[in-house]
Amino acid sequence: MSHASTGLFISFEGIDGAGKSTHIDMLAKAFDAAGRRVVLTREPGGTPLAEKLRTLVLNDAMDPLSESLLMFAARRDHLRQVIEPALARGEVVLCDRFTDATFAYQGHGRGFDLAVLGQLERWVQAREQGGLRQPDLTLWFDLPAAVAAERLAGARLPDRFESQPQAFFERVSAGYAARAQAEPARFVRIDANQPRERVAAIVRDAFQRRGWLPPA
Ligand SMILES: Nc1ncnc2c1ncn2[C@@H]1O[C@H](COP(=O)(O)OP(=O)(O)O)[C@@H](O)[C@H]1O
Ligand SMILES: Cc1cn([C@H]2C[C@H](O)[C@@H](COP(=O)(O)OP(=O)(O)O)O2)c(=O)[nH]c1=O
Repeated sequence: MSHASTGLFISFEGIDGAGKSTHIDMLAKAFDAAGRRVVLTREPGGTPLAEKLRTLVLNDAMDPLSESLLMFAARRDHLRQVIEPALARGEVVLCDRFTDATFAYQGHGRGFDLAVLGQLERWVQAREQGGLRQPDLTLWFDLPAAVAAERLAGARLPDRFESQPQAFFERVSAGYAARAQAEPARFVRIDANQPRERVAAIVRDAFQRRGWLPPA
């Protein structure tokens, strides 16, 4: 099936250090080579307002409700300014994190009320034509928290989430597992505890088998 004229919304999830950034860049090049226009973006962020909110939420201490509201405020702006217009133009949107991250980090990691997050999701992602905007596909890079911590050690300065203890990331991983179990058709779980080239091949295959990238 060809999706050349249909927008594609792909999100990338996993605990910090799981390898998302590494493979988003690879995929962007693959879509570009296939003649698709690609929008590379991230959450929280992706618009001038949402990037300001990102700076606040990643650096200032706050309670989990404030944190969740800021994540969804940033998401609302990002959807309206960037994601929906790009999808309407038939482009490929590659988004480093989306709502599953809020359920995993604020919900499971910080212990915030999942029902409230569900309500925010329904408000923020409601589409004019009805239904909810969700990614067409979510790649979940699953990596044990201890391995992610090893990879990140020395790689970059930790932000407010990256400096959390391992137990926090174990809860975040359980949160991703729960989201994946609830929506198996949207999720692809990738065993990220393998060499880069192996992970890259699995990622590419997920797109080729859907006809979204040409065979190698
Ligand atoms: N398969 C892999 N094996 C070993 N190290 C990796 C692998 N994939 C990525 N890395 C390294 O691990 C670190 C975290 O990767 P990154 O892509 O930044 O993760 P994320 O974007 O999910 O936080 C980087 O230093 C990266 O080079
Ligand atoms: C989108 C999102 C991110 N986060 C957190 C996860 C990350 O620790 C942090 C920033 O994500 P990310 O962009 O992956 O950071 P980096 O580029 O440094 O890898 O924000 C939430 O807690 N909730 C959310 O809804």
